[in-house]
Amino acid sequence: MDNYSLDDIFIRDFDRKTQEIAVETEDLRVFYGDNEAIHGVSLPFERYKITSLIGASGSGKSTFLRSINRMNDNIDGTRVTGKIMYRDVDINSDNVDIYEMRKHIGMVFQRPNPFAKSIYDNITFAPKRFGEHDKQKLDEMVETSLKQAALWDQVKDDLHQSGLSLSGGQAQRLCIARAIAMQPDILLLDEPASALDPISTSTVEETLMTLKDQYTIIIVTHNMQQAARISDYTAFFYSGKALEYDETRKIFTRPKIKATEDYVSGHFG
Ligand SMILES: Nc1ncnc2c1ncn2[C@@H]1O[C@H](COP(=O)(O)OP(=O)(O)OP(=O)(O)O)[C@@H](O)[C@H]1O
Repeated sequence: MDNYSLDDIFIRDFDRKTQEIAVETEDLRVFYGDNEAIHGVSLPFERYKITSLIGASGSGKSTFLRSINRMNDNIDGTRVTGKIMYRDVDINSDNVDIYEMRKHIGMVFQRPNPFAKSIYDNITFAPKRFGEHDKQKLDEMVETSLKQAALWDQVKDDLHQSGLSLSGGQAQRLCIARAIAMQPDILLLDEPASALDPISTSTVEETLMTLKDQYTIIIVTHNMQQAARISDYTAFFYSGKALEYDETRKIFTRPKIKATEDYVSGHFG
């Protein structure tokens, strides 16, 4: 099973003539010291669609996801080669302003991590750091992003309560609201519902389905039902490679590679 070469990747079979691509990786490789964890992954991410990254533990999903907005730069000894094309710019190059780039490509982590600040301040934190101090604009930003994250109705009467006082599902939607306050193009989510109960999971999923009207979403998930429910495209990761990529319904009904079929049907991983 380890013998797949890059030529085995079925991306080349994929008809992308009509696609508008929001971000795309080309031969992306990630090294932790001497260990190559991602082996030349080339994947397109279509605008206003949800793409799931699935695969067994250790297959490289999170490493790949974190590379897209260069979160791996924060880890000592990590090296990333290859291209990440965003609006005709390779954002993996040295001259890119990483903080500016992350305004366009935001991230939500596995565990809800609101700041120990009010709901209002959680959302306005980054916009203020980027120089927005107009109270009316900040108020509008808070309302819009909380509405988009489907949290507004529950918190609008007390925006000054602590972000830490929210339930897990609410806190994760606050983190989504915080990520979209900067109006990014692309939202990266690393197992955003894995720490949540089924009801909170379903509200987060509904939120993501609504958000794709305005954002391109890339999500790592271990939950096959979740990938099948919410995503338009799915990439199956195996040993640091994107072994198969296609429309989600094809990955789940007619995968081209046996390893994909085994994984989605629960035979390994
Ligand atoms: N900070 C790190 N330092 C060194 N090696 C790492 C680091 N993070 C991940 N790795 C290694 O990179 C490989 C891919 O790990 P990664 O966490 O990306 O996989 P994953 O598919 O997201 O797994 P999981 O589903 O368990 O989160 C693994 O071999 C892992 O041990």
